[in-house]
Amino acid sequence: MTEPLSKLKSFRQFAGKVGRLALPYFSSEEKWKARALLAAIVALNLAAVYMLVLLNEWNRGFYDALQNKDQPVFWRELGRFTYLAFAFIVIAVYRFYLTQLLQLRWRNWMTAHYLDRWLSNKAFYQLELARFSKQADAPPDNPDQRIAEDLNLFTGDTVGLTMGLMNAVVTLVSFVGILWGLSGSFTFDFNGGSYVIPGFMVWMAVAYALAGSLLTHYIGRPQIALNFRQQRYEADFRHHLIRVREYSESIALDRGEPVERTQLGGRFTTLLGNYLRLIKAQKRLIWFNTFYGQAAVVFPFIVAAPRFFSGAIQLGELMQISSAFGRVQDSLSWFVDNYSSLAAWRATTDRIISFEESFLALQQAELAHTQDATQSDHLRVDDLHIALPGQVALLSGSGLTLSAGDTLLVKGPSGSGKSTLFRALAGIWPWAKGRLHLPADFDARVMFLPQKPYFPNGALRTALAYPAAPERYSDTELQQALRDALLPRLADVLDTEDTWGQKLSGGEQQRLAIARALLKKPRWLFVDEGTSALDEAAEATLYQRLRALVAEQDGALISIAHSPAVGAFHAQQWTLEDSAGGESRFKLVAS
Ligand SMILES: Nc1ncnc2c1ncn2[C@@H]1O[C@H](COP(=O)(O)OP(=O)(O)OP(=O)(O)O)[C@@H](O)[C@H]1O
Repeated sequence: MTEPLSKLKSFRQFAGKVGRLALPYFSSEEKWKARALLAAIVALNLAAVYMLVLLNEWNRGFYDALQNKDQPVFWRELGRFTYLAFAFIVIAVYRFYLTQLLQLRWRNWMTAHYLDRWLSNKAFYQLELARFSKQADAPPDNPDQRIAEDLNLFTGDTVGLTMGLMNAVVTLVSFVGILWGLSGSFTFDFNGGSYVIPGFMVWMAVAYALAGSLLTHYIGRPQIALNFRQQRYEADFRHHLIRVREYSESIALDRGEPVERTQLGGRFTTLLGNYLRLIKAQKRLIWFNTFYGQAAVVFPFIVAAPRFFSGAIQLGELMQISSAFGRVQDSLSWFVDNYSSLAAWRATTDRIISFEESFLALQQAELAHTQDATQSDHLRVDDLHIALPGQVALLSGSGLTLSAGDTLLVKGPSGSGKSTLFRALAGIWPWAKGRLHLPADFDARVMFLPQKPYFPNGALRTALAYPAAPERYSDTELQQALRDALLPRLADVLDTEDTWGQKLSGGEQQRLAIARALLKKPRWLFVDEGTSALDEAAEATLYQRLRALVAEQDGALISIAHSPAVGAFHAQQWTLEDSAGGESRFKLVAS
């Protein structure tokens, strides 16, 4: 394909994607409010242009009055200016206000939409998994930045730029006629013939703006890529700072400050280096833009001067020509004036598009999933194949069954995929194939206790009840669960707000997670080294309680643990063994 054609095609593809990003809001459940606001903004923008036309006409009367030293007309025109200016001010204020209101509502809608998508179907988790896999089609970095910053920029800039473009077009249409009428024609002799160019000033404005736009694009093009990278470097730097905060204790214990300092310094230097390149690119464009803007002030006078000095036009008309020329040239130069904003908008839009596409590319596990109440009440997995991102076969197995009353231990060397097996059974691991039968009440009555549980910041009762609302449980229930999990001290501080995930010790956090299980009474309980930070006595007491809990609920317990003490609480055992050159690294066998 020839270059212009392929450029046109990629432009059309990009425009199609922008449409798919921008249009849904205007056909959403909020569409009437959105369209009404948009219509009001369009009307105000048109009114603003109309005011400019009136002001342009005013120029003529006013300057002619000055030239003719006609005082009554001078004062009358000043009076007219007052009400024109007042109307202009009212329009400007409401145009600003309603535009902001539309941006705010649009951002609100888009943020809600993206939060829904990010937090559904485990997308937020899978995007991270695949990103760390460093595959070529890895999802975009920093989803937090996409949602918090890019959506704000996209909605703001799309409204701003679209209205700017519309204004430019309407101004152009309004003033081109005026300028055409005022410009007279230009006659010149060439090759023995005499030629006349009608609407000469209009053509001059077109030529001036066209030359400006081409040069701007040529000078400003590097800004698109630089803007894109700048946003990424900023987000990476911020993300690293947050990680230092999150892991402050481990870093302090490792005496890792110098490394962190060097890494942060390195990231910031990269960020600054790119920023400097961006500033230099902008500087080059500003050189040109400022020159272009200044030249535009005198350009119409130079072109119209011969007619003024020959007496063909008066000062009023000259001023009107210059003002109309300014408007036409201004609107034709919309591209020149907005190049940097367009470059930033393009970078933002590309990032949101790649974020959007990453949702579509998310893989669903091919773990054929049956859940039928009429079938017997057990979990069973057959022909299971679990891979790592990048399609490395990790483990395979068949026949793992968990029925009511079972207590099953999964053992195996570190890295053999025990946690990944739990992830696959939980339905969050995308690279799993096979047949999985689940009990009918699995989703409602399952609970996973990880080695490092998550607790939201805030009141202890919220952290304990998570993800359920704390109001669901009485104080007595909450306190009993804490005491049963060997955390009697915390039973008195249910309303204390804190960062529990950081403040509590590793063992206390595991006990708090066990308290959560005792509170919620799951039937199917998965424990992934959930007592690894506890002393033997506490581990034994709590395992007894967990076993009693699932027995009471007529359920089953399945654990991953390295310690033989924990093994004693389980009747069955499956092991992940090295498959010694089989198609996957490990195989799951009953032992
Ligand atoms: N997101 C990921 N991308 C690539 N590899 C991964 C990812 N998550 C886990 N792995 C790899 O999968 C393998 C199995 O990990 P898993 O956590 O399941 O092991 P495990 O048997 O539970 O180990 P341990 O006993 O040490 O907790 C490891 O080699 C790990 O590096």
